[in-house]
Order: sequence, then structure tokens, then C-alpha cells
Amino acid sequence: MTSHSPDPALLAKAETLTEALPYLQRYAGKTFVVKYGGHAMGDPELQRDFAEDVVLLKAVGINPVVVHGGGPQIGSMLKRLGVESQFVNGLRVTDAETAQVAEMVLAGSINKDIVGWIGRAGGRAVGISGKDAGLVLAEKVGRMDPDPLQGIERHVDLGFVGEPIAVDRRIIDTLSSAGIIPVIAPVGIGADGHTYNINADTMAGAVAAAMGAARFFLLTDVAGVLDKQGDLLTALDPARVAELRADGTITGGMIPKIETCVAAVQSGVDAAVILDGRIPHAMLLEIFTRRGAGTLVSARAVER
Ligand SMILES: Nc1ncnc2c1ncn2[C@@H]1O[C@H](COP(=O)(O)OP(=O)(O)O)[C@@H](O)[C@H]1O
Ligand SMILES: CC(=O)N[C@@H](CCC(=O)OP(=O)(O)O)C(=O)O
Repeated sequence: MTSHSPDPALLAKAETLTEALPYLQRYAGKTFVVKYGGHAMGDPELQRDFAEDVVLLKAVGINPVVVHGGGPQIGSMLKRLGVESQFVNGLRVTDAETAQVAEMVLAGSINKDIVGWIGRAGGRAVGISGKDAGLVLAEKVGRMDPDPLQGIERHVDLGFVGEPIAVDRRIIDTLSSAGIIPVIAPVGIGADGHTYNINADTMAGAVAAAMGAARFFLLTDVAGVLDKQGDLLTALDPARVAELRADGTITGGMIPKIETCVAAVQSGVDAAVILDGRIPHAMLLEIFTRRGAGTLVSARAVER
């Protein structure tokens, strides 16, 4: 090989970087909210990749804000403690004991794990929950009709399940402007002083709306929203989402996820993307290359 014909593998790397250039220019200074689902936290390698992606975003001038879940991890802890738990339309029925366990797992072990991974990837993160600095004021979710497939009695009281009714973004701004990546556990406090367990998708959507995020990513353990045949739906708008809810294509944990995406794009977030967290660096591929992955939800249908 002469000095005029560089190694093709090296050239490909340079091309990847130049392909990223317009995206780097477009997104510098913008806020990206990333919801990191409990199912996407599978193995340590994926957790390391995720942390590297978040640190890279910060390094190129984007402000990432991480909101995490931990449903499966709460489930394992409840099982160890011999506490039963039920879901209604993707939300965990939460009595006082379950609320305590949820807070311990979410704001305790998972939150600090993620902070640790980001630190190891060379970033600086601070882990908080919706209770810190009055970030999220929560209100009890009303009684709900369960999914008919779950065969649970109608009009269930979900207990200490909350939804965000106000987000005070100042703590996020303070951390972000100090070069720190905020990592947020989905727990909030009510005006009644109770601690509320908040679905992590819902929490992330409220944060994305309050931040006027340019992009909102939800990392999970499926390729995105699938149709009845199991094929990936690459782009959806609110009208199509309503059809898929009505005909039973979207069920269980995908309900809060997709409803959050719709609410986010209707309240000013440019686009929300449901991504497969099992794919290494799924987020970087979505942001910096022309090969978008997952399901993109936007106010108006787009070609992908
Ligand atoms: N139409 C659909 N397309 C994709 N997944 C769906 C659909 N309907 C229901 N689901 C379920 O939603 C799950 C994702 O939600 P969830 O388990 O709560 O993830 P996470 O823990 O990442 O928030 C999928 O694993 C799948 O079982
Ligand atoms: C009310 C409610 O359902 N809260 C969720 C909070 C965690 C969560 O949403 O985690 P994932 O994103 O990993 O599913 C729960 O208790 O499981």
C-alpha cells in the first residue's frame, strides 16, 4: 500500500465522522432527554456502551438528561421480599410497601449504578429523583380501567402511582450548565407529602416537555413499535397511534411509552424515538448517521 491509498477501514472511520458533521452542527447546545428502560439495562457491556454514548453527547456540546426506569429490578426485589405486584395498563399497582421498595431500587441502586457507569466513561453525573430541589410535583393517578386482557376487576385504584403535574427544571439547568449530566429516578412528591411511584416513560416525557427537548429517546428491549405481524413501524403520528391503541396492536408496557411520545411531540418536543437498547450504541446510530433505527413519533407523519 502506498501513502496515497489509506487503509479502507481507516477511511470508513473518517467518513463516519464527516457523516456526523451536519448532525453535530444541528444539535450543539440542544437538550436531549434519554429514557433508559429497566429492560434495556440487561448486561454490563450494554450499560457501558450506553454510558459512553451519553458522555459522547455531552462532549460534543449536546446536553443529555437521563431519566431511568427499573421495572424488572423492582419486580425482582419485591419477589425476594415476597410481595405480589400487578400491572394495569402498564402501571404497577403500588401500595405503601411497594412505594418504599420502588424508591429504594430506583433512587438507590439503579440511579447510582448509572452515575457510576457515566463516571467510568469519563463523564460527570449527579443522580437525583423527582423529589430533589422540587423537580417533579406529582399527583395521584385516578382509578383506571384495566386492560381487558389482564382480566382484573374494573376501576382499579393504583395506590401511590403518581403523574407529574409540574416540573421545575432549574436543578437540571444548574447541573447541565456546570458540565454535569443529570440522572433522574422516576419518583415524585405530592402536595400531600406522599412519595409517588411514577412510570419512567411518563416521567421522562414530562421532563422532555419541560426542557423543550430537541430529541427524546426511549431505550427498551424491542425494536420499536411492532405491527400485528411483528414488523417494525418506523414512523408514526398521533392519529396512527390512536388507531393502533384502538385495535389492540399496542398493549402493556408499550402503552405508557407511546402515550408519552405523543404527549411530548404535542407539547413541543421535535421528535420522540423508541429505540432498541439491546443494539450496542443504538442512540449514536440514530443521532449521527443517516440510518435511523426504531420508531420515530412526530406531530406529522414523516418518511423514514
Ligand atoms: N405493538 C407493540 N410493539 C412493541 N412492543 C409492544 C407492543 N405492544 C406491547 N408491547 C410490549 O411492550 C414492551 C415494552 O415495554 P416495557 O416492558 O415497559 O419496557 P421498558 O422496561 O423498557 O419501559 C415490549 O417488550 C412488549 O412486550
Ligand atoms: C407506576 C409504575 O409502573 N412505575 C414503574 C417505575 C419504573 C419503570 O417505569 O421502569 P421501566 O421503564 O423499566 O418499565 C414500576 O413500578 O415499575
